Amino acid sequence: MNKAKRKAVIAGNWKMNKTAGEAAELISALIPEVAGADCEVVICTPFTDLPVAVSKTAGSNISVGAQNVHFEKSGAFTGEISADMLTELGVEYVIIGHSERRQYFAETDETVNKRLKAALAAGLKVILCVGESLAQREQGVTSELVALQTRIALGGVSAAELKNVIIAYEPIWAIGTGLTATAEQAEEVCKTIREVIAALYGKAEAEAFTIQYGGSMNAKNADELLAMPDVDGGLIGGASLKAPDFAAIVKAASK
Ligand SMILES: O=C[C@H](O)COP(=O)(O)O
Repeated sequence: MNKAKRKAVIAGNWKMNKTAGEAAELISALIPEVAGADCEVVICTPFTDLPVAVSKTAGSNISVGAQNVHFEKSGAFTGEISADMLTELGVEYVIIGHSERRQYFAETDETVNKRLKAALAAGLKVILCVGESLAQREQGVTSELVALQTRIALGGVSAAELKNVIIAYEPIWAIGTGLTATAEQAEEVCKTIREVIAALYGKAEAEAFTIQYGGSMNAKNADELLAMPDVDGGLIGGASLKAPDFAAIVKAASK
């Protein structure tokens, strides 16, 4: 299978932005802009926006995702949201292991793995985030680190379940900084991730597997990043908050 046959996914991660009212406005603007896109389009909204996002996107080509999920089904976990709560709302995707969760909310590779398995068991599709800090890149451990993050996150995940997983490679130093990895840097790490998938699940599974780049992707750099052989899409932060900016990236992925 070559890249042309792989599923390209452009996902917006709104992070902690947009009230429900603002979400409704952004989605209304986005629907006509991305209609007919030749890639999958996902918006990952704050929890409080999910009901409006699901209802507003009904009948469109936009799927809705959450930005985190807890690994227990229910119980005394104040402030947390379970996978069943998301699926009952009609949510299709969830981001797991974003570096901001790892950095600010003490997520570890082990809890990422638990969340990922709980999400898959509930029928959610997962966007698993991996990536190195600037210090780690400068130490020359990027490949090893990303491979390890990937292996631990996917522990206990079957080949059948893997079909519902996407990996987003997000160098932490490129997130929200305006610094983008070069296309070659993005390709190198995405290729490493594909090799890890091949070692764990086989070559055919690896060739079919979607790997996104994330980190200051925008309308200007999307073409070059998405042209790389192992970059199949993007996880977009800042540029997903304006309909024309996000739509331009969706168009780049649809070429
Ligand atoms: O999840 C998205 C990434 O963290 C990228 O964010 P950014 O596009 O604002 O750099």
